[in-house]
Amino acid sequence: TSLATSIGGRTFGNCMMNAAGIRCQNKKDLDALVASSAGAYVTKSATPQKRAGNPSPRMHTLNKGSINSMGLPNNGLDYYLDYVIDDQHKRPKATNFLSVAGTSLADNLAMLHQIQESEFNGFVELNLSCPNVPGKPQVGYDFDRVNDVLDQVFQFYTKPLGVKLPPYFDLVHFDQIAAILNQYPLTFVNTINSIGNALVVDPRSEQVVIRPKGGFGGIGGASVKPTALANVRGLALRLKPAIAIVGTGGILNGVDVFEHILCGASMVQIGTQFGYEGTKLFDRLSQELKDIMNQKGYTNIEQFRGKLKTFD
Ligand SMILES: O=C(O)c1[nH]c(=O)[nH]c(=O)c1Cl
Repeated sequence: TSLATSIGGRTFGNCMMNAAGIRCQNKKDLDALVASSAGAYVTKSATPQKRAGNPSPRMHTLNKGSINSMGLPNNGLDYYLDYVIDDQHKRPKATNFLSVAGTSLADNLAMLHQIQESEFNGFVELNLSCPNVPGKPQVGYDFDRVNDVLDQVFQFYTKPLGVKLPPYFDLVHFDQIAAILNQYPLTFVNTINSIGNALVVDPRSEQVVIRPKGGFGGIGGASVKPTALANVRGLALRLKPAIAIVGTGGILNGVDVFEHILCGASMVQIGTQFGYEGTKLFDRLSQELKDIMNQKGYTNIEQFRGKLKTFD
């Protein structure tokens, strides 16, 4: 039973990896991912310079979930570019993901120029969906801006690139974003990011649970799976086959991985649950997914990827 997958002509031995932002901010975290059974890693979304992020408490654990308003704390692009290039020298056959999240178009273009000129040959994940930078809207909810960003990026960027999108909640929005994305030579689309600007209240203390933005933050974990599956499926049905889908959101167990793949995902990313369980999560999920595949008679994921049935 193989859990291998391929995206943009690159093969991954395992179709599971971390989601950007979780246990991937520093070398120690990334080394642990390299040593794990994950098929790849993605680095914490980078800004041009190191950022402290929002004041704490900025992340809170929920029953099988999380709310966060980290505010893009990261060590700056140079730190992550150095890490992935060093790793590339050590493991030239591996493909990994470098996430970038500029807080302006100029920052995104500057970072992508630097990456284009560098010897990095992995995948860039352009994060258009951080919900937690005060005063900054999520680019992914402004379709004209998405079009403008991609138009400018693909004037010069020739290496494999994907975008990380926020969840959409309207089928017409799936139509609209897919119509834009299909115009560009994207390698993948990663859906979903956290469900932005939710609010969690502690009835005992009668207070919100995180400090930034009066308690508003992005939700992850089990409760977002139906929205995540809808976005994976909605985009899989609309995007040209050359654009692979990375499915993120609500994965706690092997069955959740199976469902994401059934909806069309070629790779899945785990955030909240990976945060709680650490890298042994990938061993557990791999075993659980293999058990499901064996029960159903599948030997590889292509046999069921995107094959979700409807009633008609
Ligand atoms: O607050 C964050 O750092 C953050 N938090 C999220 O839930 N998604 C993101 O893309 C980012 Cl960049």
